[in-house]
Amino acid sequence: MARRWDVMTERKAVSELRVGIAGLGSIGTKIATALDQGIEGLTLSAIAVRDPAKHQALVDGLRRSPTIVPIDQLGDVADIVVECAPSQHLREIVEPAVRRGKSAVVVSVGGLLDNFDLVDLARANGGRIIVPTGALIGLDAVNAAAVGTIHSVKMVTRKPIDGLKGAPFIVENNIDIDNLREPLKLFEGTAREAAKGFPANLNVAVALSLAGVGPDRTQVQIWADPTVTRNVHRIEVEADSARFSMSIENIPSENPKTGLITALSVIALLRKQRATLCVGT
Ligand SMILES: NC(=O)C1=CN([C@@H]2O[C@H](COP(=O)(O)OP(=O)(O)OC[C@H]3O[C@@H](n4cnc5c(N)ncnc54)[C@H](O)[C@@H]3O)[C@@H](O)[C@H]2O)C=CC1
Ligand SMILES: O=C([O-])CC(=O)C(=O)O
Repeated sequence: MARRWDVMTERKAVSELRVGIAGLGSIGTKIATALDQGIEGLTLSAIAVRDPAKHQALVDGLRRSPTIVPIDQLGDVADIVVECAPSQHLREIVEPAVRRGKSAVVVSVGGLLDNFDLVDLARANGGRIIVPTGALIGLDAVNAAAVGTIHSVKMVTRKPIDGLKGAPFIVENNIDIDNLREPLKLFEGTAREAAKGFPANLNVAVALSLAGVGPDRTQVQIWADPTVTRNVHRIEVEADSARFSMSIENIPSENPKTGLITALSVIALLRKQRATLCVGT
């Protein structure tokens, strides 16, 4: 008969969830490190990177080396695939995973709007698409309010100039933000429009919309603000159960468009997958 310790070890090995990460940039690197340091019930099994040589030092520093696989094969070797690459790769990463009934954690949330059939594909195959709160705040409350009736959702984003440079809306409209001395309102519209004009800057607006009243009813303002050093997002929700407003001031990561808290949000989400005590919606 197996000793108690053997049984426990065996059970742990059987139930461990394998995690694959697509993209080792500012978000993916931190998630890989956290998984390697230990998250209850989860193992980093695979990564997909554009340039393996660039990430060799990181991989060598991990206690357990993950397999390096092509981006569209993560779903073959992982139970949970974490997408943290540029949004144009979202489909290549998520489709094969959910087709195999796996879970995909998506941070390039804006990219989901043009690929929403992936949700149907996941449903048909027993897969899941999971959107973390990411760089935002309060999606637990928005989820709860959406069980009742939400009347309106508004969001105002203020970012330093470096957090907005290169956004298609700015380039296409030939807006000079480099020489701003005071805040400039760049955009006012729906979350769907914001995601098109600012695909690498406004994932949070889309996450908010999916938690609440959808991308066409979520109102967004975007300001380029030379007076701030953080990515600031404020949301206001009016619902039949509550009225709330919240704001978050994100410290930019090494990628100025991305708040440091984004990776931590994904790590917190991964911790919940097998945690015995889960707090928050
Ligand atoms: N949901 C949220 O709250 C937030 C989402 N984001 C989004 O998360 C995504 C990742 O952001 P960051 O990590 O800051 O970006 P990053 O630019 O630092 O990292 C992206 C990584 O993907 C890699 N990559 C590119 N093509 C690849 C390929 N074909 N195969 C494998 N890897 C590839 C790049 O080499 C890079 O290392 C972006 O789409 C960003 O807009 C960013 C901030 C907040
Ligand atoms: O990090 C942030 O503050 C938000 C962000 O870039 C995004 O939504 O893509």
